[in-house]
Amino acid sequence: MGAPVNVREFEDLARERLDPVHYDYFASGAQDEVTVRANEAAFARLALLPRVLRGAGTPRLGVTVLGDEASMPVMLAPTAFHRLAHPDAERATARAAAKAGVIMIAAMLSTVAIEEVAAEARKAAPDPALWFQLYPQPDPAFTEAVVRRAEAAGCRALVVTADSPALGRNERGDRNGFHDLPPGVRCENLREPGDPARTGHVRQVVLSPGISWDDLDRLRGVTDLPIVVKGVLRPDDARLAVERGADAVIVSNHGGRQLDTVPASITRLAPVAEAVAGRVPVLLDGGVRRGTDVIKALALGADAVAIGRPALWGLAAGGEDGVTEVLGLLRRELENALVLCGCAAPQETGPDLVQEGAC
Ligand SMILES: Cc1cc2nc3c(=O)[nH]c(=O)nc-3n(C[C@H](O)[C@H](O)[C@H](O)COP(=O)(O)O)c2cc1C
Ligand SMILES: CCCCC(=O)C(=O)O
Repeated sequence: MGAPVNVREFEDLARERLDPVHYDYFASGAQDEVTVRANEAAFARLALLPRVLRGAGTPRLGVTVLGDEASMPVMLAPTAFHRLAHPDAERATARAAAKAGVIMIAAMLSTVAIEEVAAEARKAAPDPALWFQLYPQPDPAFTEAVVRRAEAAGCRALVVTADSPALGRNERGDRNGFHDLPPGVRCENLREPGDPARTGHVRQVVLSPGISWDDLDRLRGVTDLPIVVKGVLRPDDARLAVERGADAVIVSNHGGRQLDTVPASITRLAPVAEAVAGRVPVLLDGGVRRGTDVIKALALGADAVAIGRPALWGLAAGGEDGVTEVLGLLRRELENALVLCGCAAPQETGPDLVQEGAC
């Protein structure tokens, strides 16, 4: 195969290169994977209604989210275990994101310590925008220690994953017997505090059924970083998040990996954006594979989108260069979609650009 010309072809290349068990881990979702398919299919069901003769010129793609300037409204969603995709792991992803000027949400379940992820990002750009995703742990002291590490590493927002009071039922993983990381691959952010030599124990992550809005209040007491609530699908929860002091929300169903048969995330964006009413930024992830998907999300109220699997396909296909290429593809596609819609910038999109159900 020649060089991939779109994200789907990057997935094909990644599938060829990856251990099939690890490919399944990245690609799969919960149970029947209804929501995994729905996330992409729902974008295809939205038609674009371009404006003509607007003289908009070459679009500018830059956005500012929570004070971080990004070169485009596409960021990297947090995804676990990059070492399974490529030996350079999160180091490569971080360099590619920083070089591209996009915001990376580093996962708590990273196979490279957050300090090193940040150091690699800084090698690629002087002031990289790095956020940190957190699964609050039942042990508040340990949670606080992880937050302190993220702060000290220079992370500029804390993304709390709210859709995971338990792990979704992943049948591909069960079939493959994929329950442990291979020898030598560890969640480096889960080491016991006070283990600077990194020789000691690594904790198991706990996805706690007790997680509640109180955890958000507790985090607010622990850090001054902006707090982003990830995994919101309902307007009532979005309103609560804002009332509880969230600084942004991410409309997300975890890429269809948690509760199967929840709606495609793009179908929940407009109701959530309406409830938030501009009080905080609204982000979206799930099924974004094309520049046209990005513009649809912007039009329906997102300040930016995040990609999960596409970056993993790039990483698996070509390490740092692969992630760079995936980001470049999406950038070119978004620029093309904006100019063809008659928009000079992401901020010029609105719901009039999108028509439901006609293609
Ligand atoms: C392999 C994989 C691992 C993930 N790990 C995490 C994680 O550790 N924390 C988290 O909040 N979300 C995680 N997610 C969900 C992503 O942040 C994001 O919501 C989802 O991938 C977006 O959908 P997309 O893959 O269709 O772009 C993961 C997703 C994938 C595919
Ligand atoms: C305990 C592993 C959770 C990682 C994750 O969030 C995912 O694979 O979707």
